[in-house]
Amino acid sequence: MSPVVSPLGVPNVPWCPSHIPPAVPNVPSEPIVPFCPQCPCVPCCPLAVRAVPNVPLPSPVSLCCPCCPHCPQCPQCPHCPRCPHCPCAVPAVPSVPNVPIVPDVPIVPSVPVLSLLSPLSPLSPLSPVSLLSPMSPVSPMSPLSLMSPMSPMSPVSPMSPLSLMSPVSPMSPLSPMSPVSPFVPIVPFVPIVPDVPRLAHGGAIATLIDTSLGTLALAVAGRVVTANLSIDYLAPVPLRSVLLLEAFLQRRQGRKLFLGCDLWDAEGTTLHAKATGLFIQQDPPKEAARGGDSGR
Ligand SMILES: CCCCC/C=C\C/C=C\C/C=C\C/C=C\CCCC(=O)SCCNC(=O)CCNC(=O)[C@H](O)C(C)(C)COP(=O)(O)OP(=O)(O)OC[C@H]1O[C@@H](n2cnc3c(N)ncnc32)[C@H](O)[C@@H]1OP(=O)(O)O
Repeated sequence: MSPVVSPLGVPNVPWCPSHIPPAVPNVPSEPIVPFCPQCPCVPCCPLAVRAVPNVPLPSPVSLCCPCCPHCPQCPQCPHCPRCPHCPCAVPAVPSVPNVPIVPDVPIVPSVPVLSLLSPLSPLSPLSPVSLLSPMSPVSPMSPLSLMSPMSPMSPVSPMSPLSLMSPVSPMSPLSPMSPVSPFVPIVPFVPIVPDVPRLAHGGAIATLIDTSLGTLALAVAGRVVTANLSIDYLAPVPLRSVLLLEAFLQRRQGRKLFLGCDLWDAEGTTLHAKATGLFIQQDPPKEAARGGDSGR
């Protein structure tokens, strides 16, 4: 697998959700372990190996997921939301019941998302969001092309760039016809409200939700903008939490996409937030008339 490079040309270093990246550049705090991009599971951090062809696995290895030849199982890992085979899989997250579905619209599978919330730097209100792409060749899910930037620049950059890596597969999620893979945004949040440094800021959570729903909407319908976002904050999110966000398409009506999501803790026991969003598919003639290039 070729290295992922951010728009700045800096190689991205994805990190394991169990390892907090260094708060200060050049001062390592904990080991950075690369994800296994082949596996639909979140990798098991202490034993995770880079999914590079011809790189031998450590031995002995028990596989976390039979779909994946690269991801070894770690009994300590609670973060395996997707894999039906993994003994450390979290319980299935309930979806919203009684949601009317437009029958002729293909429904995209739920998208579990793990997010790392960590206080990286007081200077960095928004570090880049990283979307990791499992690319299991056996998985019915298609490869997701949103790759993970975590450049050495990012923890202290107040306006870090966002990376959307281009797909190499014709089944790219950027194609409206393709299904959606699970993806993993890593969102380092910092305490931007000094008096409540231990809780993730609601606006940052809203960004995470908007981005996740927006990514799902984008995968379904191409370029979209958020028209409405409604969030119920049900339980505070501690910084450094690892969260599970399950996003789902509720229905589609013309250019309108109604989406929802549930934001859980990693174990799926605490529901931190519920949200719904309305995303509008871009109308090219209207956008041209506005003279703008809005939307994602
Ligand atoms: C910061 C961190 C980000 C990290 C990202 C990092 C990596 C991710 C990489 C890739 C991910 C990519 C994407 C996902 C990321 C983010 C997603 C966030 C997207 C945004 O954050 S984007 C900015 C905020 N967003 C706006 O800036 C919108 C401003 N706004 C407008 O641009 C227009 O307002 C528009 C286009 C919405 C509509 O305008 P229009 O002229 O095209 O369409 P029109 O008005 O005809 O509406 C058509 C039908 O929608 C209904 N409708 C419209 N609005 C409604 C509302 N509010 N409530 C209820 N219904 C509504 C109408 O009632 C009608 O319904 P009907 O057809 O049934 O009559």
